Amino acid sequence: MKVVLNEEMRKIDKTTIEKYGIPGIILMENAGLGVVEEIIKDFKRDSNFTIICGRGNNGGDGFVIARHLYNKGYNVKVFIVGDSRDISKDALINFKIIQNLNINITNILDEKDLLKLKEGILSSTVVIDALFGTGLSSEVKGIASEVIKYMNKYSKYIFSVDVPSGICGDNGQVCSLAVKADKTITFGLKKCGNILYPGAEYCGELILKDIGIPREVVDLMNLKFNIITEEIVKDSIPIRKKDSHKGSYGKANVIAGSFGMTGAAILTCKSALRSGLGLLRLYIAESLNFIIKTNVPEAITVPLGEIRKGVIGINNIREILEGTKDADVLTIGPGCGNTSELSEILKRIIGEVDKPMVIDADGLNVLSKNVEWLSKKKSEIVITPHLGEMSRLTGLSIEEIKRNPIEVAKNFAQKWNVITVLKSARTIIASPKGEVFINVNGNPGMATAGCGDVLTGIITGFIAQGIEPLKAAIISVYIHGLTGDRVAEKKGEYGLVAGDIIEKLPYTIKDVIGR
Ligand SMILES: NC(=O)C1=CN([C@@H]2O[C@H](COP(=O)(O)OP(=O)(O)OC[C@H]3O[C@@H](n4cnc5c(N)ncnc54)[C@H](OP(=O)(O)O)[C@@H]3O)[C@@H](O)[C@H]2O)[C@H](O)CC1
Ligand SMILES: [K+]
Repeated sequence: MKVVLNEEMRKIDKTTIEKYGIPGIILMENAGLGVVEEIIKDFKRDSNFTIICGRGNNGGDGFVIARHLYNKGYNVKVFIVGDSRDISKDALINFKIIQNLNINITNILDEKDLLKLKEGILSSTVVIDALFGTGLSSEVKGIASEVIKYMNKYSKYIFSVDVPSGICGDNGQVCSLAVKADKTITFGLKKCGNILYPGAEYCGELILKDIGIPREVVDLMNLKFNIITEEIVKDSIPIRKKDSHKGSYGKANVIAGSFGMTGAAILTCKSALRSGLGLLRLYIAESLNFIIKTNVPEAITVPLGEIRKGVIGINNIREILEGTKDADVLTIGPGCGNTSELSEILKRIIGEVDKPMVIDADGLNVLSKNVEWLSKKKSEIVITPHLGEMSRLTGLSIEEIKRNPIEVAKNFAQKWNVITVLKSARTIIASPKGEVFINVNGNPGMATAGCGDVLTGIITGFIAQGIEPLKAAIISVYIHGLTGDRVAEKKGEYGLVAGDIIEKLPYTIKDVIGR
């Protein structure tokens, strides 16, 4: 499912109107009808509606909604915010129609008009937020700020039209303040701001309505941003052949764990094995070998000489490089420790290994001091930073990254030619070609130690089976989040631990693939 930026939606609008000849007023009518269709499902005839309209086309949708609710016998009050003399063209047509009908219209020009607005909202069952949509261009200014405050303070229930007013349609950020809707009806395509936090939270329940935009207009746009759906995932996982053997499902080499941090190695290995790969070899300091063997008997361990307790050094690089020759993927980082020894090993691996790689956790912390190494890479690399690791990799603050996660992930992926899995409440996968895949499952219960290691293991497991790294990342993020949601359904978000996801992983994979 494609998602769009404001500008892309405007272009789609323009093409639809100018190239395909569907007048904007028709799109507006369909948009308004789409909202009314949802309203009448939830609210009986004796409901009162306050419809708060801006002067743009979002407001125009509001005028259409007012007209149809009025015609259906609902009690309707319209408030137009700003000078009603400069309403946009299509909105003006609809404004004039409701003026001809016996609909109560009040102008909100300045503070003195706010009392009427408060009375209107307090006497209404539902408030319709048609103030701003994709046209919001900056921090909310003027009397609109007060209107939004009143909506949030006095409304019993809010429907937002297209985008909650005050939310930026491009990135879901709050432009100084925003309407907290119970339900948002968006049109044509979901906006990035509808699905990225905090916008996703402000939308409440999000419903997408078709307003008659021709399919080929969307196809022509060659949109690059996608929501990960089960269909995308199903199509990407190969069906296992009957006449197959362990060797058919790939070999993964993993460099993970160090003294006091064997848990990350165990979780990574377990989740990789649970993802269906054939064979997993863990390269680890020999003093930790026993712990791994007892916890992950299915993993083959390669005990290595240690520089100091639990830490392997560059003296092992020959054996590590040799071992990658028959491997299908090499993963490095979970629980390794942010050490100079890891740095020496990572530099050699990036510069010499020609197999797909996954770099996570301490591998990323080491890399963040030497990002230029990526320009020497010999293979496809998937990196899986959380916000803190991305901050270290890019030099941006976490706040800067959260303000525009898609751009940050996309820019890094294209600049360094790596598949970037930016983990957060909405995990974003960006490819070097500028494609973006946004995951919308998962829950706050997964913000717990080890969940990142589990995701790294799943990605490792799917790449090992021959799935190309970008697809493997997409599948893994989706399945990881879906499994986390299923665990949270049963155990709640507080009690969820990484091991629960590993345990439930096979069931999710079976449900998604069907076997
Ligand atoms: N295909 C579709 O999705 C369709 C969508 N429709 C609806 O149209 C809006 C987009 O309409 P647009 O006119 O481009 O813009 P908005 O109505 O969202 O907002 C413009 C008005 O908001 C004022 N504004 C903008 N920024 C600020 C701010 N920071 N503070 C205060 N006011 C602001 C702006 O005022 P100006 O003085 O800047 O002109 C405008 O008054 C989309 O979201 C859908 O709801 C179509 O109806 C159908 C097709
Ligand atoms: K709105």
